[in-house]
Amino acid sequence: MDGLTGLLNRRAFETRLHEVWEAAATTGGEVGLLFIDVDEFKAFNDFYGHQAGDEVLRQVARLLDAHTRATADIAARYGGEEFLVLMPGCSRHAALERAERLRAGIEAACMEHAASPVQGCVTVSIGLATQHPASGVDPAALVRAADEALYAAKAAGRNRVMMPSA
Ligand SMILES: Nc1nc2c(ncn2[C@@H]2O[C@H](COP(=O)(O)OP(=O)(O)OP(=O)(O)O)[C@@H](O)[C@H]2O)c(=O)[nH]1
Repeated sequence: MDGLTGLLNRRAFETRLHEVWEAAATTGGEVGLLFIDVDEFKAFNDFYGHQAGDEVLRQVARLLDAHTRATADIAARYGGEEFLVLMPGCSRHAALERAERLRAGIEAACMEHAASPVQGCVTVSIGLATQHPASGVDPAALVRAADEALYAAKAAGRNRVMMPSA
């Protein structure tokens, strides 16, 4: 477990990812992954201090938890200000809807971030990818694809969800 947020840590997440992957490879299901990164978090820490930054990470974790509790989703802190949500049995369309709800929910919580050039509240950028494990692709490819989509979301201006084109 991650000590700051109470979410799964990276190592526990990798274990769950492999379990989900093997199950989906058997059933033929699709697996979605959200790679989530707090926007302009260095500026937040510089402006409000590291402890206030820790509180933002806890609050983001609570919102992730609230958005995933009712489903089979698995939320984790990947490290620093990066979070992951694994969504077993989730189509591309459904994953996109959930990612957008999550992004909007964090924006609506409006944790003050006066130093953010995005807007006055804490926001997140989200990279989304989905794969069919039965196609033989490696789970690391899913993480890579979501990470690349996250990079694109940052480059496009932050506070948005991006996914690789079909
Ligand atoms: N308070 C706090 N800060 C952390 C923690 N882990 C990482 N950080 C900070 O997170 C910040 C991440 O900064 P960057 O990677 O530059 O990203 P960013 O400022 O969010 O900018 P973009 O991601 O490009 O929007 C750094 O200042 C780290 O010190 C933590 O556990 N607590």
